[in-house]
Amino acid sequence: MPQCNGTRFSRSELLQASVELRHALGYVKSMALRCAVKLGVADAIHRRGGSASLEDLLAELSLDASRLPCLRGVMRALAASGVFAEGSDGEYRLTAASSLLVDDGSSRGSLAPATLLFVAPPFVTPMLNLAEWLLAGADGSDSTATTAFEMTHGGDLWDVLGRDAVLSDFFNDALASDTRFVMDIAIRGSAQVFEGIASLVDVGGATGAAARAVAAAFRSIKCTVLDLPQVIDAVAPVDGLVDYVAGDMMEFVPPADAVLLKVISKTVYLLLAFK
Ligand SMILES: C[S@@+](CC[C@H](N)C(=O)[O-])C[C@H]1O[C@@H](n2cnc3c(N)ncnc32)[C@H](O)[C@@H]1O
Repeated sequence: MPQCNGTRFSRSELLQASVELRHALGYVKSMALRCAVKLGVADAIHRRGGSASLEDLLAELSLDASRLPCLRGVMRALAASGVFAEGSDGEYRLTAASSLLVDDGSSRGSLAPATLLFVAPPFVTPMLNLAEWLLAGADGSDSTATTAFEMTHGGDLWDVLGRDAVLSDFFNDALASDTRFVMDIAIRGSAQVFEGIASLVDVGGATGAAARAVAAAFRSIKCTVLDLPQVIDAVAPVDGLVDYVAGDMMEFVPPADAVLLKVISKTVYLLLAFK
């Protein structure tokens, strides 16, 4: 029986374990998803009335017939992960997941922009550089970058967004699409969460889209958005629906009955942009 550091593993255990290492291919799923969202596959299936063959998709998406085998691979990868459903008739249908990618003009909108953000090259590339960043300094190379994101882009997320207006619009559109979706669910589906609250602060609220949705739905709740001064200066609308406060959440959070933290994930920030 093979042995490692005194632990014995059976051959069947090792065979099963080798399957775990196929996680190295995990990016195929996310890149297939990126491809389908960029092509607008969910919208194409929606336009065809809810189901489409590969030939239908080629026509809807104006793709060359020679691309059919690759499109089949993309759709099968996504059907295997539940993004689309593949019928025995060879037709692909929407699942709950891909229904969220359809832009049917409703107020909830599509989650396509938010989905594309997570797989956008400026955010994927630092992940490819994680090992190099961890090694930086130890091997004599530059060790001043505080994150892999900074090593890749020469600045943190906010620096990069500040100097790239196209990326900044893409980033803001993505977060706005996420906010539309989440707040629609939160306000229509869980309105009781807001009962008894007289004030709410949206910490790291950027444009305040989430706080504005709460303020519009519950006029009795006084909503405040806290974000960094450069963000508040650039984005704060002056219509009075919510208050905007410029500051650092690590130093001060305006007092309120409830705190809303949306897409403020330390783990992601640690990996991408922050110390
Ligand atoms: C990923 S965005 C999320 C924005 C918004 N909550 C949303 O979901 O659309 C994170 C926000 O946190 C803000 N932020 C980062 N560090 C902060 C700090 N120390 N104090 C206040 N805001 C901060 C950023 O400026 C940015 O607007």
